[in-house]
Amino acid sequence: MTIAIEIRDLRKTYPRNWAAPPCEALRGISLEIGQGEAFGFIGPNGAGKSTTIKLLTGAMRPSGGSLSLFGIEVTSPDARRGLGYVPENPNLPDYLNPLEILSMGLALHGCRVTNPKRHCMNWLERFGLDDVANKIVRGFSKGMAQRTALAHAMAVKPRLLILDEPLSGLDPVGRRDVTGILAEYKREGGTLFFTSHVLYDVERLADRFGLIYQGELKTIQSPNELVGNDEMVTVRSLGSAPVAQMTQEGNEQWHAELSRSALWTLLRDIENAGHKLIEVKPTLTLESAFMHYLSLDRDK
Ligand SMILES: Nc1ncnc2c1ncn2[C@@H]1O[C@H](COP(=O)(O)OP(=O)(O)OP(=O)(O)O)[C@@H](O)[C@H]1O
Repeated sequence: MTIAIEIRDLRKTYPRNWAAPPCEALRGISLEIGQGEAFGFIGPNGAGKSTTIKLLTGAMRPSGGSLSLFGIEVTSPDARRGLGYVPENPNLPDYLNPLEILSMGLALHGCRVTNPKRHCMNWLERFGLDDVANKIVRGFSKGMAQRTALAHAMAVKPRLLILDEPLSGLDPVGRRDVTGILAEYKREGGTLFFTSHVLYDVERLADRFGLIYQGELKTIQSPNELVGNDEMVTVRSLGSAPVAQMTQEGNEQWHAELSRSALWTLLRDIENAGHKLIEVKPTLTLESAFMHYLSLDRDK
């Protein structure tokens, strides 16, 4: 198997003011991610997720350890060839429009396509940006900027996608659309590394999740291993009549999160209301998986 990302004993220390000790953001992380794998890097605020991504993309130098992409040290520009990267708050050149931004990406990555304008427009359409393709991005909402940055990353036909909180700032429809595009990218053999606070939308995207806490990689688990520990379930149904405990998601779509013990009552209410049941599945939340893991860790 080709190794897409290799991280060895990665350390990063940020200096603080003279009175405070330096901040140890990463305390020796080691990790290997294979080509074609989707890896979710999850953890609470300040755990070290963004720091890891900045080091992986060569935006910052580590204090210790090593990182390589497809066998090449990230310090070499060759390592970043074919890398699609979207930071948490993309800083787009706000005097350009989305079409220009995507075209510039193609040129910078040396990405050859038969009809560059058509190619870029296709990606803008997929991200719901075709109407604003020629509008400068100054004044775009956070969600629109995020979608532009994602379209830019996808348009260069990346062999590796590194995304910092890819769904933050998106509305529910945007999250669903982007999750679908990323799932397709993965199905077609792309390699994906993303961070997230919230697993709800991305739980099915990752083959493995790494839990990072206070700069240490605490565990790596598959979604099934994480879900197996969860006591909450998510229910979705389709219907017109309201059902107690359920909230409306879209046109006639309903959704509830509840404990397993309350599930049967809700299923009866759904049946009585004449709804069609779409889905019942364990709810995977970062909090529950994370708290469960930490409680096991403390008991060792
Ligand atoms: N430029 C910096 N200077 C000093 N300390 C920093 C800097 N960037 C991050 N840190 C510190 O490093 C630690 C890890 O931060 P990082 O942003 O990597 O966490 P994160 O997991 O991405 O958090 P979030 O989910 O809030 O984005 C935190 O304690 C943070 O305060």
